[in-house]
Parts: sequence; C-alpha cells; structure tokens
Amino acid sequence: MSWNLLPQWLLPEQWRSDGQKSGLDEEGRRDGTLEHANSNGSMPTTTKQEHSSPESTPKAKPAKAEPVPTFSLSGHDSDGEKPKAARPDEGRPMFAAANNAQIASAMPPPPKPASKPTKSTGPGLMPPPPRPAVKQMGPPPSAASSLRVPLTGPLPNRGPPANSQQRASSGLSPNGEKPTPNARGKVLLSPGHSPMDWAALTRTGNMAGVNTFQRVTPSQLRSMTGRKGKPAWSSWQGKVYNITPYLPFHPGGEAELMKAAGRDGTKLFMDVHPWVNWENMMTTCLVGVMVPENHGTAEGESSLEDMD
Ligand code: HEM
Repeated sequence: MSWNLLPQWLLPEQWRSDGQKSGLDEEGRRDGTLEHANSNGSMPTTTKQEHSSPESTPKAKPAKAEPVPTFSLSGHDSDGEKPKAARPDEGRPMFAAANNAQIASAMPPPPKPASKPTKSTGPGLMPPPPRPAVKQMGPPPSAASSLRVPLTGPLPNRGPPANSQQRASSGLSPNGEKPTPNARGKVLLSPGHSPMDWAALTRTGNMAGVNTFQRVTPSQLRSMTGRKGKPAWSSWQGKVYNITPYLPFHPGGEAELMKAAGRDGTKLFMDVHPWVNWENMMTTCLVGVMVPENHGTAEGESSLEDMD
C-alpha cells in the first residue's frame, strides 16, 4: 500500500511533507491543535501544539457564511426565478443525508414518487408518495398485534366463549354439552331457563304444589328431599318453599340447590349469594311456615287454616 495516497494529516508528523507539519491541512481547517497518541498508546488526546511559535499560532477562521438554502414545494422561488445551481446540494431540504446511519436505522427512505402526477394532484403540488409496503410500516409484531383486526381473512370470533352464561341465556349453547360451572360456579342453563324465563313463569300462578298454607315440622321438612317422588322443600328464615320448580332455573346448578333440599337453606344461601332476593324470587313457591315438631300433632292439625 502506498502512503502517498493517504491525506497528509493522517500521516505521522515525521512522514509529512514540510508544508503540513504545522498541523494545518490543505483546507486550513485545523486550529493549531494536534492529535497524538499518549506514550502508553492509549486514546489520542488533544493538546496545544508545542513547537509553533506564539506569533504564528494559527487561529480558527470563521467559515464563510453560506447562503441558507431554501425549500419550496414547487421547486421555484415565489418570484419565479429559477433555483440557483451554484452548489450541488443547494435547494435540497436540510435533512440528514439519505444514506445517514441515523435515518437508515430509524426508517426506510420513502419510495420515489411516480413520474407522472395523479389526476387529483393540482399543478405545482407534489404528488403524495405511494404507500409503502405494509411490512415496512407496521411496528415489529408484539402482543398487541393479536388484538388488531386482520386485514385479510375472516374476522375473529368476538362472541362470548362457548361455555359462558351469556350464550346459554341466549339459546346459543352447543347441543349435547353438559352444563359446566364457570369460575364463579355458574352453570349453563338449558334454553328457556334463564332468570327472565323464571320471572315470567312465576307470574303465571301458584307453584308451591300445595293448596293450603302449611305448618311444616322439622321432620316433615326432612322428608321433602325431592327424591322418591316427593317435592324438594327448603326453609328460609322460618318460611318453607318448594324449590323443585326452580331447580332447572338455578344459575348455580341443580346440584347446588339440592343441597338445601329437606333442610334449612338459609346458611347455604347466605354463604354463596346474600345479595339474591330469595323471598322475591320464590314468592309463588311458598308452602308455609316452620313450626316446632310437636306443634298441633296431638290434635292432628297440619294446616294453618285449621287454626281459624
Ligand atoms: C331458593 C333458593 C335459591 C335461589 C332463589 C338462588 C338463586 C340464585 C341466583 C339468582 C343466582 C345468580 C346470582 C348472580 O348472578 O349473582 C344463584 C347463583 C348461585 N347459587 Fe343460588 N339460589 C338459591 C339457593 C342456593 C343454594 C342453597 C346454594 C348452595 C347450596 C346456591 C348456590 C349457588 C351458586 C354456587 C351460584 C353460582 C355462583 C354465583 O352466582 O355467585 N344457591 N343462585
């Protein structure tokens, strides 16, 4: 390799031709400082040049004030003059060069506009740049990208999950699927057994299953388990209800409700959903009231009406 090809200021000082030893290059850009390596060969440091005389210390000269290039959309000055071509870069916007590393890493350069302007573009206006490919525009794939609506193909299913209560109530439950409780313990209700359906049913009349208001003893309650052809009764704060008709409507499932059959369901009920209004929902299923075991049995009284 020939050292003549290197610029003088890159060469070690003893190799330079005489005119270059002062630390000035051809363009006189250096300001009297000289870079040299430390004795230990570490990073170069900058010091005042020692061998120049104080009188001849080169001073930095202010660079010639260049005219600030202007940028116009039409490519012409407002007064109609042709743009000057004194400097090759004159008239270009003062952006970093297109091959600048900063730009290259940030985004690709916009594609060149079409040679012919589109019809909608007025004279003197730049045509809009063509849309770059989708690949270049979007950010790298992330978790959020899965939330975007795909541009092609069918729309993703936005409906409630297959086993949700919402689908069950709207009659969308898939056929043959067993009711499965969700995180809160709710189950799939079969079509026609939504809370609204229950509300409608209770308006139709008495569902207690008895003709007269009953005095129910604890032993009698225990026998009403909903099995062996008997209805399921449950007591709530001293009142006895026939819960059989409500079983297929119970959002917590029949099995849960059956835990209260033949016994006092107050605690079970309050443990799960104290906000539910048992009395309101079960009014038409009211059988009677709880009485002590020996109440009226001696006289064979079993109905409150008999007391009148
Ligand atoms: C006649 C008595 C009962 C009625 C009227 C009733 C009514 C209801 C209602 C309306 C819901 C829906 C609650 C909601 O969406 O916030 C529900 C849910 C539920 N019920 Fe009952 N229930 C009764 C008895 C019981 C009993 C005795 C148990 C437990 C042994 C029980 C267990 C559940 C469970 C686990 C849920 C699902 C979880 C939840 O919604 O918080 N229920 N019940």
